[in-house]
Amino acid sequence: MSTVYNIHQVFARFFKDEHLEPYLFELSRMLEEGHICLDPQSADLDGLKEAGYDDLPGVEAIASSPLVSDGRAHTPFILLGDRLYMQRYYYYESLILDRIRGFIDAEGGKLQQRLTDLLRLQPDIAALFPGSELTNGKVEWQWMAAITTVLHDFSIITGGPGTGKTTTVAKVLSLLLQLNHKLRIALCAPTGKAAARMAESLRAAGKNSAPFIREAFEGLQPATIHRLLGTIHSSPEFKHNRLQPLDVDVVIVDEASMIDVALMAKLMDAVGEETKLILLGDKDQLASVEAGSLFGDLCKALPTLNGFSERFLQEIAPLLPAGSVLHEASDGTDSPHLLFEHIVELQFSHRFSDGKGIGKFSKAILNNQPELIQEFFGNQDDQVKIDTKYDTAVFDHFVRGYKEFIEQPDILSALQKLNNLRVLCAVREGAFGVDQVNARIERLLRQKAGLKPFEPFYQNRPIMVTSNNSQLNLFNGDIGIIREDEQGVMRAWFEAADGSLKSVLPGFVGKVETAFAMTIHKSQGSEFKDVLIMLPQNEQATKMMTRELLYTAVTRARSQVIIQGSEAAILTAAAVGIHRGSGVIGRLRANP
Ligand SMILES: Nc1ncnc2c1ncn2[C@@H]1O[C@H](COP(=O)(O)OP(=O)(O)OP(=O)(O)O)[C@@H](O)[C@H]1O
Repeated sequence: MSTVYNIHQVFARFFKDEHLEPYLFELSRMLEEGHICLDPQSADLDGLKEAGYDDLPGVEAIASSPLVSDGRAHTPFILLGDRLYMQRYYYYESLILDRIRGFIDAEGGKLQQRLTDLLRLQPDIAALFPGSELTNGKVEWQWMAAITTVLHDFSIITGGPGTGKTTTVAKVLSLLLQLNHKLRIALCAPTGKAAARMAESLRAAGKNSAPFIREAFEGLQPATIHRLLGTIHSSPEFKHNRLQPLDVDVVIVDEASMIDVALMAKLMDAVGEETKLILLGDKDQLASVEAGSLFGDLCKALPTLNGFSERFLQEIAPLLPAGSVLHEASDGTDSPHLLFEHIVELQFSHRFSDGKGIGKFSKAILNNQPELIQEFFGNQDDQVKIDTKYDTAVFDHFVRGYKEFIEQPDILSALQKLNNLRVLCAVREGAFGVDQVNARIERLLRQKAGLKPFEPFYQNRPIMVTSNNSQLNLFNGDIGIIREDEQGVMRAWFEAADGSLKSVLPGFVGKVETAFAMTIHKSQGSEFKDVLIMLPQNEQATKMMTRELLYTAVTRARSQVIIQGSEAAILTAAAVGIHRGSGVIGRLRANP
């Protein structure tokens, strides 16, 4: 039996309930894989046998254990229908669902007033969404997303890369600012980079707005979720919570698919009753590294996205610019589902074409369309290149692109150039894992760009922070470079959220990794002009590839993506979707 199995066994045995023990073993294993609960009926019998649990007691053994309740008693485990939870995860999931219900229940009494307010802004809405745009069928969902988000206290806007999530939020904020010039806005994301990127796009979007809107956008202070909530030294809790909610009018959360269930619960707990919460993300991307796939689950919970009731459509019709109509929103579906009319999916990418390149390839992966994916194997596409031979010349040519940042004397420009390209690895170990690929790049750049990687913090080492350090305002996922300052002291340099440069002595940064190559998981929330994706060659590792992993990697690129990997690995990945056990979908359906 492996050590990993032992950890789960130690956990399972701790509770001294021999009937429950195999289920606790399985639950612990599932949590490690990112599920937040276990369906006892689908326990992995082979895995249990391997761990020495030959006889699995009937599932009734779970309900009859004094360690288990239905959530009304304070027990370490909760059995809800056919899902077994550790109490902590049941609590997080329940808190999230309660908070969403709280937001949506409270909206009811405010809708009429908000509609009246919006009617006053009809000319502004028309200016934000010129009628011609509304009639071409491409902006309709952006308009719907903006209007529903202004009307509601809880909203989700989902969409693939370049579908206009940030553009839409800029319009939402413009409208909210017209209604309240003193609107207090909190802008956050799981990583500092993602938060800064959104603030940057918002500032750009606000450039041609009225001065008070432009000023509000310029004054935005993006933060990681941890920083926004206020970390407490050596504690998993935050300064802001239900008793001390965030003192703002609207909280915008970008890259919400990266948020695990625990952090999402703490975030929602800290958003007060008078505050609006807007979650943005791509429901098709990889789920959080930690447990749960909450954002995806909330989007999947609604049987059909972008459905609106006839009543709602009639209410908002006067807000449409004269002469324009909504094409697709008017199928008039109605549903008692809690999230109905609260999630809008933006469907048209303004960055990628559906008919070629990254747009077509990423959609073919998402929809698992082997015949469309195979069209790219001929390498006729300008944006997507597939190198099944792992050609060293292709790798070397891509890596030589890093010379640009190494040779750039200005540190801020060097940081920006570094973010033009990135090698992304599907796995950590092996010849195509991130550690060995980073070492290979270092060797190559030693020859080609004079890199001297002989000590931990060498000149021009790109680093990625892998822990949070709120005192230094450095967070997991932040990318920096090591360079000497004018006094010859080696420092780690980062681009601050406001676009300025900040530096720290490397020893203070905390845990870091070399970032010429990074894992696809760690690349979430970032974008690069060019991306080289390295898929593992061995069969075992290939089996770990999933649709979400490949889709996330491909959509990190703005201009070009090269994949070094076999056709089989690409097709296998597209065929396998991730499923993470959670009760979100079932609980929302059972209790609309
Ligand atoms: N309705 C529109 N008409 C024209 N251009 C648009 C429209 N909506 C968005 N764009 C443009 O498309 C690009 C991507 O938009 P935006 O950044 O808002 O998308 P996003 O969904 O937030 O992207 P990401 O996934 O990268 O965060 C921007 O250049 C933006 O100006």
